[in-house]
Amino acid sequence: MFTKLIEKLKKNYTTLVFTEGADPRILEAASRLKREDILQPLLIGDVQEVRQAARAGGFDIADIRIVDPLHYRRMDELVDKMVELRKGKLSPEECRGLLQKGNYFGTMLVKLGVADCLLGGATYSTADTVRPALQLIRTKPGHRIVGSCFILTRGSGSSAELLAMGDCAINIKPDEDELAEIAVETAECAKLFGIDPQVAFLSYSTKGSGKGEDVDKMRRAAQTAKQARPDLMIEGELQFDAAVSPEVAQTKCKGLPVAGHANTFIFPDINAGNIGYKIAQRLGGFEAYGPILLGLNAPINDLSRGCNAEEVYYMAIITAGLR
Ligand SMILES: CC(C)(COP(=O)(O)OP(=O)(O)OC[C@H]1O[C@@H](n2cnc3c(N)ncnc32)[C@H](O)[C@@H]1OP(=O)(O)O)[C@@H](O)C(=O)NCCC(=O)NCCS
Ligand SMILES: CC(=O)OP(=O)(O)O
Repeated sequence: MFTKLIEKLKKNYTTLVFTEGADPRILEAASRLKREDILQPLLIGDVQEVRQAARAGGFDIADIRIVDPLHYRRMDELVDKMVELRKGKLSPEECRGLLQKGNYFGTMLVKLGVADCLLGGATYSTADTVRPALQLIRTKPGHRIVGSCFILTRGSGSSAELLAMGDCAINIKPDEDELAEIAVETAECAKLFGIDPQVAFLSYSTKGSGKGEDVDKMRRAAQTAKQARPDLMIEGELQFDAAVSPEVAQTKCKGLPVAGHANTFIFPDINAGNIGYKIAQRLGGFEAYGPILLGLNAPINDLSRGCNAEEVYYMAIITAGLR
């Protein structure tokens, strides 16, 4: 799954900012990425603290740049640019205060082109990782919102199972139009990982078997997505069993092409999505890569705070490789 992305990266010289430079998982991944010549990590943090953490973990970071926001020579430039971007919402003093922190500082390094992309969230919460990007980088032209998806894999080689799930991390209660956009973006992201997307809008109801406003929302969101992208295989609303089990689909909604074969799942809200992907990851034996941010105007991604060094390594490759 990662071979092509790694090949592409080795031909470019991509600088990726890690906002939590002293975290041992970040240091392990960064030293491996540098050693394998995949990308150029840039670690944010206090230089002594980062070096000490690297020594303690036995990670070679000799050729990796460390930048401390408290001693950054272009700080005034960052402050001016951030004030301009926040359009009267923050004073210069407030911007300078926020820029002492790795999340805002790293995001501004991407905005100014000092770095190409960013990965954070090993210790910052998703909200604290994503908020600077929403405020300073904003959505891509033509997009209403920034959403997210996870790519899940189980097994290896030709028998590997690949799934996509959205939005498990950003939009708390997306409306119909937002769900339709999340679905289209998740399907496009799935394709980049070799998934032929069969999209199911999930619910507690299958094609009208249950009633309620969330059922109506998922049915209408599926219709909107189908209208927007008739080329994609989309169905909804479906219960999870009807989405993945051909036998159940036969009983509950016979004759729908996606039902029983779905591999791209759109959840009604973040409760369902976040719980759902973590069940697949922790009990279902899937590796989970994400949240991969969708519709953001620069490659910035978040990690789960429960991540390990290998997940950081692969998320860095995804972040740099999908730009
Ligand atoms: C993503 C999230 C942090 C944004 O909300 P917030 O911090 O309250 O930020 P605000 O609502 O103040 O929005 C900040 C800016 O981002 C914009 N924004 C918020 N959500 C956005 C989205 N999904 N897409 C695009 N822009 C968005 C707002 O319009 C606002 O712009 P402005 O300040 O220029 O007016 C919030 O939706 C959230 O907490 N989501 C859940 C994260 C989480 O806990 N996930 C579970 C673990 S993965
Ligand atoms: C994606 C996610 O759930 O992040 P965290 O585990 O950091 O809350």
